[in-house]
Amino acid sequence: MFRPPYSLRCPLVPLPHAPTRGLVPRPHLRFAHAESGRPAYKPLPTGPPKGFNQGRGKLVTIGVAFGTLGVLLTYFTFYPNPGGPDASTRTRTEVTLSPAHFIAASLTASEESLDPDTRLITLTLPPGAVSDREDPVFDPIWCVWIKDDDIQVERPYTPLEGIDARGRMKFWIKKYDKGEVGRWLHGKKVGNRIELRGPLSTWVWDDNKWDDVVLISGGTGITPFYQLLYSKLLKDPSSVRTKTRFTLLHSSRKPSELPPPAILDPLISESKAHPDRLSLSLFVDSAEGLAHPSVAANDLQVGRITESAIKRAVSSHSSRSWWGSLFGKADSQEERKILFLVCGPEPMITAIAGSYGRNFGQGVVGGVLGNMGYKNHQVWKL
Ligand SMILES: Cc1cc2nc3c(=O)[nH]c(=O)nc-3n(C[C@H](O)[C@H](O)[C@H](O)COP(=O)(O)OP(=O)(O)OC[C@H]3O[C@@H](n4cnc5c(N)ncnc54)[C@H](O)[C@@H]3O)c2cc1C
Repeated sequence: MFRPPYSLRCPLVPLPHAPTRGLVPRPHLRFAHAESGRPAYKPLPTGPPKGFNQGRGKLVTIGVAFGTLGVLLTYFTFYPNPGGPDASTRTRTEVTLSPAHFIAASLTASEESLDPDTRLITLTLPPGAVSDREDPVFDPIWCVWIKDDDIQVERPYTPLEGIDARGRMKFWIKKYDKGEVGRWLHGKKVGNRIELRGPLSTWVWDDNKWDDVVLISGGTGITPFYQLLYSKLLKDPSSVRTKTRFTLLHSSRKPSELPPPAILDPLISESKAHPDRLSLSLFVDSAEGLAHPSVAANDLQVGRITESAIKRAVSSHSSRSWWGSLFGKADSQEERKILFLVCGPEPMITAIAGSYGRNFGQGVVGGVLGNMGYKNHQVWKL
């Protein structure tokens, strides 16, 4: 069956937990990307299809040309705009930030991290690009799609602190050896022009829906959770409106690969100042290598995020017992609503929450959370 190129596949589907937003474009790429292995989506084809026989001469070439023309005509007849622009959509001269067109931002900072594969990158929007930063479209969690205009592909990235009054957005971005956009962004210099569009919703937060939210991340998978925690707890600590208690369990391979101090320091301070609002546990696969400037070695847990680690974290922070949710048993906290959000490399997501379903669906809850008895309405894989 003919399918449009992947950069054009962005179906309009309702986001779960987004009843008030109606239909919003849902990124067809998942966050889960390959820290160890392939990404969760099909990469761009890199050469002619298998079996393409150039030796058959002009007839084949003419046939292919007519075939392609037919396919393109069919495509543009039946899929005029499947959910937003493709990466080759021209950047408008207008400057308003919008999901529907790219605008040019300027790269204003690119800072090294201890981990040479990640950088903190700041992009600054032109004046007037956002008329109202309080608009609900900037409620967490949202992302922008950044276009690599050398090869016309786009990928979603998460502004850590949203957009500030001067139009700045800060990102923590990882590059992969054979990855496209991350590597391209790492190569950009201060003053370079970067095209982006947005905001697009990653997850819709509701201040009054959950009593306990457990965020489980690996690597740069912490970025959407940081945006949520920044918006709800860190930005304005004197007027925290949500009653939700957060637990963040974050894992990196080694201390030097943990998020940089710009991300970790505010989280550590908040968890110390308000342990009733945020509980933080940091995990590393191995404690070897360079130490992290923000975390003492004895504050790190060595090993994966396991069932006992989740039970420990949840029971120390939440008054709802894990066995209550496992057996649906009445305990005094039976009505407490708990949600797990999981974001990181796909093998980690599978181990914690089970694999994704077909066609970018959530699949059933498996892994550690499945063993603990949590159900689909309590677990979301970003
Ligand atoms: C909503 C959302 C928000 C996100 N926010 C962030 C963020 O804030 N920071 C961040 O760093 N990331 C974020 N991501 C992930 C980001 O969008 C990209 O997926 C990631 O940067 C990789 O893109 P890339 O173009 O660099 O690599 P890609 O080109 O997509 O490649 C990724 C990996 O696949 C491998 N690969 C590529 N081609 C092949 C092939 N033919 N065969 C086998 N393997 C191959 C590469 O080696 C690499 O390891 C987010 C994702 C989502 C969905």
